[in-house]
Amino acid sequence: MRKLTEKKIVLASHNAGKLREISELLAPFGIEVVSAGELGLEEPEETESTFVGNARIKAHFAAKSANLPALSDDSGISVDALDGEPGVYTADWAETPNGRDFPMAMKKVWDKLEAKSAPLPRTAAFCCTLCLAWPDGHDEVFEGRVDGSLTWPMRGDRGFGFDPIFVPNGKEETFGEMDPSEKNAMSHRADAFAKFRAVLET
Ligand SMILES: O=c1nc[nH]c2c1ncn2[C@H]1C[C@H](O)[C@@H](COP(=O)(O)OP(=O)(O)OP(=O)(O)O)O1
Ligand SMILES: [Mg+2]
Repeated sequence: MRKLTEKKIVLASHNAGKLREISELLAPFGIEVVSAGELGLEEPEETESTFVGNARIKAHFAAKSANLPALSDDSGISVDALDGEPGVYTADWAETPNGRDFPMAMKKVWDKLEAKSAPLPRTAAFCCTLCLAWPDGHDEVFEGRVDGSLTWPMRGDRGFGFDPIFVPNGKEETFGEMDPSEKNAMSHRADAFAKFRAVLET
């Protein structure tokens, strides 16, 4: 595994919630981070059908554009009774002509479960793939997940995306209700980050 020796990286994401969480996870390590948005980088099209594929697209695009190592995050929620949907397409399910509408997307997921009379608990997993890419084309990939179940109606406004309907196993609160530091200690992103830490340690 190639180690990260550079002290500055690009966060190859345009999602404010992810940027906040990843910056907090990186904070103890003394690495300067700059976001793709701050550098004025475009958003590449996510044309792959896997988290790994799209994470690679985003990280390599940013690393080459900024000439710095770049860390991307491709993530989503996979619902068991919907054969893993929306999965890689979680953000797409929220797209409208006027931008993203996650309450609408969450309702669509719940309505599909109701239409199927899916039994309780309605289990699901958040998945996260982190990709660290260098301008020379090398990359390292780290995958994480957190298992839980979906609840309705939505509860909490502290997170982002699908957080208001996801209750991780062993907890009562949704990710949307939890203290952000509690989510960031047990999430799919934290799980992937625990593996990513290996590139930071000498
Ligand atoms: O912790 C999470 N809590 C709630 N929802 C989440 C989380 N993690 C991913 N999600 C959902 C919403 C997000 O929009 C989509 C990922 O889509 P994804 O393409 O990877 O990210 P994105 O387009 O929002 O930002 P970007 O590609 O610039 O990193 O899955
Ligand atoms: Mg995206």
